[in-house]
Amino acid sequence: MATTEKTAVVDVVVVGMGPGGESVAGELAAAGLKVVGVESGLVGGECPYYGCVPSKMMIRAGNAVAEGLRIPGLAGQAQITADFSVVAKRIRAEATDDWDDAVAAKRFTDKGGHLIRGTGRLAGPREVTVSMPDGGERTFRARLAVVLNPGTNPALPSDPSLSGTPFWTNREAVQATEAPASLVVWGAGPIAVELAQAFARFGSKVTVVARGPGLLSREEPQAAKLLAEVFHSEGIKILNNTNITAVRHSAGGFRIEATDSAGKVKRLRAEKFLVATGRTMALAPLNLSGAGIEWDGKTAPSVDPHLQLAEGLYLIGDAAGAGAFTHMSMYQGNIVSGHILAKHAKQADRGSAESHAVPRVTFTDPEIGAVGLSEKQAREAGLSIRVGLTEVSASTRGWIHKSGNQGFIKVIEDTQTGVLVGATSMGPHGGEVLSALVLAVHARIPVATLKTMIYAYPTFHRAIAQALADLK
Ligand SMILES: Cc1cc2nc3c(=O)[nH]c(=O)nc-3n(C[C@H](O)[C@H](O)[C@H](O)COP(=O)(O)OP(=O)(O)OC[C@H]3O[C@@H](n4cnc5c(N)ncnc54)[C@H](O)[C@@H]3O)c2cc1C
Ligand SMILES: NC(=O)c1ccc[n+]([C@@H]2O[C@H](COP(=O)([O-])OP(=O)(O)OC[C@H]3O[C@@H](n4cnc5c(N)ncnc54)[C@H](O)[C@@H]3O)[C@@H](O)[C@H]2O)c1
Repeated sequence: MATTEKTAVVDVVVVGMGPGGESVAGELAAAGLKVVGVESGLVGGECPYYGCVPSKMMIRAGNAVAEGLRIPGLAGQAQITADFSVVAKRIRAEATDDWDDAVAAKRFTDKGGHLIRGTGRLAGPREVTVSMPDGGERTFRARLAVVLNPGTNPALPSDPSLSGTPFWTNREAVQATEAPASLVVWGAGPIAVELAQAFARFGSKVTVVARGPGLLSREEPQAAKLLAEVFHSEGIKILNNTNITAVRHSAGGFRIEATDSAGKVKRLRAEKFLVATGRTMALAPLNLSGAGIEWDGKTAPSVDPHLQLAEGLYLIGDAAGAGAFTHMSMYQGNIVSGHILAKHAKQADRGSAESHAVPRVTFTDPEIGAVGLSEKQAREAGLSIRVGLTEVSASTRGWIHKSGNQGFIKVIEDTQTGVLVGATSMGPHGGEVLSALVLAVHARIPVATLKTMIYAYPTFHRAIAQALADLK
């Protein structure tokens, strides 16, 4: 029977239990507030079940295969029989509990939180109505705050029609039990390149179809060019300036028509077809207008430095538009918890959201770590800049590393302030090397000070000193 009850009054309602929402809801419940967490899917959100964690398990496994193939020339001979079923099992057993969130749900309820399964929508700035799976509805009025953390869903191009075909998004790709013999990947963003390389390392014949002139359009052009070279060397085909114009599926698999900007048509066949053409913010079902918030239906609605859409109504995570990364969702969640506890429990505020040093790592091999502005963004922002670049392979550690040593470090200095405003670290462990650069950009450490630092020999991060010496 459908459950419909009169309005319940609580302290805080969190709608969407992604990484940030789960952490806000858990912290506030543990602090003794009466917190309702509303979740329509899995507690924890995209990252642990369909995103970061399973994809990085696939990448870790694929990288182990690639490292094994680098043994000749370094350490003798190796025979490798890559078997995707090992990582597929690991994703089920260790990462996702076979896509069951019982452990995550218990983690929240053990802190005293109340979990309501269903889809939430705003009935007012502090009122949330939940449509429950049994068809019933419940409404909660929050005395202190409502926190929205709805995340995103895969964006599917409407043309050509994909309907009736068993295409993959990231959600199906991470549930694969074997690597397909052949795979067409539509899109050239982080999801596309990470999964393309992971499957290729398990023997899939992969073709990446990029709408633009290359891979990873948001990264430095040097990163996109080098990754394309690595993909070519690993047998991954890339079709640039190309769109997909027809998709058919039959017992023989996918038949895909790809048309380049000159109108030349290529016919591709593939066992599987992964659509990775971006994300749409899951804001529509939230009925923002129910709380008097205007939304254009496309871009992230604006929030104040404490992530508030209106007094006591917060928006965090991918849908807040400051970077679609788990660390951003959690960073914002921490600011929101701090703000709520400062206002209502006399705790110290944790400051407001800063956006000048947002880091990101694309976990291809070589890894691409980046922070702050790219050279293009800095020039477009009208900054007067100097740029320094050094090749990882030319550093002592890169030379010692030999196979798999491709990469570079690029730094961008604002000459007015003498601090770095952006940097990229591509190479072996590029995401780890990035940490020093994130600190420099975040803390606005003068380049003159960075140049006096002692960089351990022979590390990959020592190449940062070379990049700084190259600033011109
Ligand atoms: C393949 C892939 C790989 C990725 N790899 C990385 C990575 O390596 N590093 C990284 O930092 N980021 C990565 N990301 C991005 C990362 O997954 C997201 O940034 C992260 O999940 C944070 O999203 P979020 O907090 O906005 O919410 P989400 O994780 O999207 O969770 C939102 C939750 O809200 C629920 N929900 C939505 N609307 C409602 C509603 N109205 N009522 C109730 N519940 C609702 C959803 O069911 C969902 O559980 C990856 C993403 C993908 C797809
Ligand atoms: N390692 C990481 O941190 C990581 C990994 C994966 C995803 N993510 C996050 O998830 C977000 C989404 O990733 P993504 O790869 O889907 O998005 P994206 O927006 O970065 O890339 C989308 C790609 O699809 C193409 N595209 C978009 N619309 C198209 C259309 N109509 N026709 C043809 N091509 C089209 C774009 O040109 C682009 O190459 C990322 O921006 C990132 O924030 C992070």
